[in-house]
Amino acid sequence: MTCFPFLFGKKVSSDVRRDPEIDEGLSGIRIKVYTYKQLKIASDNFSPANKIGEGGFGSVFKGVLKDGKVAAIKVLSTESKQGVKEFLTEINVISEIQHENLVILYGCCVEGDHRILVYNYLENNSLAQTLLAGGHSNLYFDWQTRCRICIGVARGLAFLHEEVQPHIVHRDIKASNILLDKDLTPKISDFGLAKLIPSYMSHVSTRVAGTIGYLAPEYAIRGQLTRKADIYSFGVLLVEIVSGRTNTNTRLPMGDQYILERTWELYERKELVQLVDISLNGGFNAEEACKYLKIALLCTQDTPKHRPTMSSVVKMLTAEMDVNESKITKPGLISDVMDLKIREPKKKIGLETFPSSYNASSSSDSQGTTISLAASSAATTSTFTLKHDQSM
Ligand SMILES: Nc1ncnc2c1ncn2[C@@H]1O[C@H](COP(=O)(O)OP(=O)(O)OP(=O)(O)O)[C@@H](O)[C@H]1O
Repeated sequence: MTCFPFLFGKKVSSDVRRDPEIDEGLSGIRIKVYTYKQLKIASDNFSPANKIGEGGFGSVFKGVLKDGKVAAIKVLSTESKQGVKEFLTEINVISEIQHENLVILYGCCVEGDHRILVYNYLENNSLAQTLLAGGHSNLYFDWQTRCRICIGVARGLAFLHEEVQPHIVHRDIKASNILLDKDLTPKISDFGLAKLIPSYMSHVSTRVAGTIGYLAPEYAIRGQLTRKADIYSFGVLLVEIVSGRTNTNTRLPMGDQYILERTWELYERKELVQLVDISLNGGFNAEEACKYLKIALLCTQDTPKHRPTMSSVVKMLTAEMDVNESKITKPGLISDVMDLKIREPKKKIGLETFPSSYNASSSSDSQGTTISLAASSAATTSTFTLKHDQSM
């Protein structure tokens, strides 16, 4: 007898183990649900040859789906199948968020312990692997392209912050999360992803030393996560795009290692133009480049409420709004905190040892936030662990 097993209207293969919790969750899912077998076929058994990346959330494989679409298959590294409902609820939310500057989620797979997200594949990798790869890419980013990328990312983030209801704080804006399609249109990836990870698993995103350099001080130290933390990270990214270098480079002389410190120093000396990528060979609009760097300084102000909203940032980048220079003061520098770590390499630093402006107050703990900063001798080897309340 031929058997056609159906799961709440969705056809699934007969070798799928049924799980009532998963079945219930899938009943309300509004995007395509792939079977593990389908994704295994698409990625040629998750072959190393198809592996295109590894992130804090798991491994990413390139694959060709049955309908011919090329996909990026992100296998989440969560071992637990607890929280299936929350997982699927979030997926429903993410799947409905669509914008030209956001990566599209095609579907997911929730089977046994497998949690997999299927995205559209972006041909030109991430900004981290191209513009900031130190010459290891054939792509050339002229000034106009950089402006387009900055504006695109700003629009995508403004959409998440101000148009999606309830608004979404990305939490991890950085060059490796800005993917580029064949025309170099930027697409923000990983939005909403932090919420998919069970709260007991902290997302330690430290493979790249530079990651720490994107963190707003109030988020890094007190776990205060608001849209303003994303805006800080965007500011750092903006400097990276204009300068063509990563935010942290411990191989450079001390004063040059942290790009934001350098930006502030050059701003004070009225020499911001020095920061612009020399590989542009002068092919850029100096006034516009300096304006972009000033916007970056506004975005990275130490006091979150002094940072502009993303819609204002879009307007400033597109010259619909002037940059109010009188509002630019010294940016919040995480490197100030890291200097402390360097001085005390072996000791675990208690929050009370941070500079007074970063002191942890009891209210930060009321958000269910745990911060543990383990020190090492240099930024490249520092471990930085954040455990935040997932409900924000
Ligand atoms: N949709 C996609 N299209 C093409 N490549 C992708 C796609 N999604 C991810 N990648 C590749 O996989 C890599 C790993 O992605 P992932 O988002 O898991 O980690 P990450 O952003 O590099 O780091 P982290 O997890 O610390 O944020 C990316 O840098 C990119 O090269």
